[in-house]
Amino acid sequence: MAELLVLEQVSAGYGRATVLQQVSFGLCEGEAMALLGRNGVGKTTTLNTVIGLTRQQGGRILLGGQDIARLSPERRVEAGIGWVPQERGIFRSLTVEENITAVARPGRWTLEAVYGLFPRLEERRRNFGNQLSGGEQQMLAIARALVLNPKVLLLDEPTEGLAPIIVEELLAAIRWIVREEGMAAIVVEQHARQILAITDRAVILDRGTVAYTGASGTLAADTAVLGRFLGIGGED
Ligand SMILES: Nc1ncnc2c1ncn2[C@@H]1O[C@H](COP(=O)(O)OP(=O)(O)OP(=O)(O)O)[C@@H](O)[C@H]1O
Repeated sequence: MAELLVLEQVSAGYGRATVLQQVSFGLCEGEAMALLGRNGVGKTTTLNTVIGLTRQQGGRILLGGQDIARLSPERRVEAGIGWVPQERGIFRSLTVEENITAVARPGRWTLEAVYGLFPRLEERRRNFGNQLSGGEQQMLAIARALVLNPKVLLLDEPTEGLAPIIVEELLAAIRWIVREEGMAAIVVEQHARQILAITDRAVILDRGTVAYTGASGTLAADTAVLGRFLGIGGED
């Protein structure tokens, strides 16, 4: 399958500080990748670098073969990168439906399709962004990224801080998006085992560098690597 997004020896950080050092990985069309690692190793910085919110200090980022280093974040979204930031980035003074229709572009993911994925959003369609629970806000943030009909979806800790039942609901939706709909995606997630079960490949970062790349199924069975880089044991 064709490589959709490629990071080649990417170094990046904030101001003079370098966080990522020569990070390389590739994502094919229809492929879902888990981006894992302990706190502070650079997972968010990696997604922020792909969308263009850090200072890229070296290397190349190719989307469909084109180097996107000089594009603004807005242009990268136009070029096909759907980004769901950790802080969700929804408009709090717009209704659910307005939040979605304000950014929608033609394609498979329509208002109806995201309501099909998240029926709760349809129930809440006239509520304002600031009236939603954390889980509903996260659903809305994902819906907004989907209706842009991106080529690749970047999800930054979509289940962070949410109740277990909502975590299950969101992971089921992500599973549907990547498995049934074949959306290429990079998912940063603390629930390592659950995300490994629904992704094809995994990359583990350690102190700003790629420490491990492999099939998600292989990593899920590798308790030594899981313990060493993620601090989780066999039962986690
Ligand atoms: N805006 C910023 N300015 C300066 N340094 C930052 C900024 N954001 C993050 N960092 C630093 O970059 C490093 C990597 O942070 P990052 O948020 O990418 O890690 P992470 O793996 O996503 O961790 P977490 O799971 O805690 O979100 C940390 O040392 C952090 O302090």
